[in-house]
Amino acid sequence: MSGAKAISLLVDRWFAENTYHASEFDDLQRLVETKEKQNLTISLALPALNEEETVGTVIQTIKSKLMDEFHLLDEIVLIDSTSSDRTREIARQLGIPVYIHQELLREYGPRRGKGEALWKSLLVTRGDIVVWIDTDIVNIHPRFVYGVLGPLLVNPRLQLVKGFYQRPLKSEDRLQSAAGGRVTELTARPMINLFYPELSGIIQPLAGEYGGRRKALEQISFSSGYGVEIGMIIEIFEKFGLESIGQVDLLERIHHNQTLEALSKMSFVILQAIFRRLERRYGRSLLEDVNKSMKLIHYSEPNYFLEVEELPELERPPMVELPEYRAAHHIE
Ligand SMILES: O=c1ccn([C@@H]2O[C@H](COP(=O)(O)OP(=O)(O)O)[C@@H](O)[C@H]2O)c(=O)[nH]1
Ligand SMILES: O=C(O)[C@@H](COP(=O)(O)O)O[C@H]1O[C@H](CO)[C@@H](O)[C@H](O)[C@H]1O
Repeated sequence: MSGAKAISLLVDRWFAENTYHASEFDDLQRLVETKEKQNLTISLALPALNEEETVGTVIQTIKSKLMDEFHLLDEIVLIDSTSSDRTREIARQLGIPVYIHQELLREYGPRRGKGEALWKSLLVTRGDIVVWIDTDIVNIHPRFVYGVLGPLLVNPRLQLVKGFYQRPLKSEDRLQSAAGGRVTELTARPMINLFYPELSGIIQPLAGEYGGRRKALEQISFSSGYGVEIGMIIEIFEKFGLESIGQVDLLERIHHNQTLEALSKMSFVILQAIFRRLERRYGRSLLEDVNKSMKLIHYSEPNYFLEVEELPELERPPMVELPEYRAAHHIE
């Protein structure tokens, strides 16, 4: 059998055995009992940058069901990226601890980006399992959290569980079904199929709704921007194997769609995050001398004009290597 055929069969088997559905875990009392039997604690960290429109409903929906009514979550924290709107105020009013990631671990230098928020959320949370969900979800429902937790609670082999869903795209005021996930389909999945075909069964590699075991998450490096998701699945795969990754159907997710230009920039940094991991695999530099700025092309009738933006995708070391983290988490 050819190598490609063997990988294809491996992926088919992985897909059949490691794909779950949120409805398998909607008996919340049973899920709490499964958690308690294993003596596990669970943290939910919410990354946010200017999400005043949605963050309140996200917190209320999840907190009332999964913390107040059922004791599934031990803590919920908001990790803010220096929002300039009312995001932090709303979270505080709802009784959620709020951190600004640029103010944490200042000695390492503040950076921008979602990956920074997730990396630093490991420092300030305590749970054995850490779950992240985006705070721009418009159709929020507790399944976005319990769906991700379910497989981790029933299957000790899993280190990381990614959500997946149908993704409509909103244009003007119309929802176009299954047209969303533009970076996923045009950058992430083609690159995965090229370089990491073992991961090609992951339906939404960039999904912002996922969770993992702290013991695994603290051992991997984190890309600082939107490369964080792709970098994480590659590193978990390389460190713990394909069998350590699961995925769960969360039905449909509607979020605020960014502009094509913003997604072009997202693709640019995601590609860097992938090349960074390929550098390690092949043991040679691929990124050192290449251009990490992007020419953005604008049109203002009747003229085109160019703007340049520096977009290097930086990386942080595994959290467990930081003395501050080891001290805060009592690691010898
Ligand atoms: O520097 C950043 C950029 C984004 N986000 C959050 O990351 C999630 C996903 O990002 P975004 O909404 O920009 O991407 P989209 O979902 O629109 O593609 C959202 O909860 C953002 O508030 C963040 O915490 N810090
Ligand atoms: O997958 C994608 O192409 C982008 C953009 O999605 P859309 O084309 O706006 O549906 O969404 C990814 O990035 C977002 C920001 O981190 C996440 O919120 C999405 O879950 C992720 O899929």
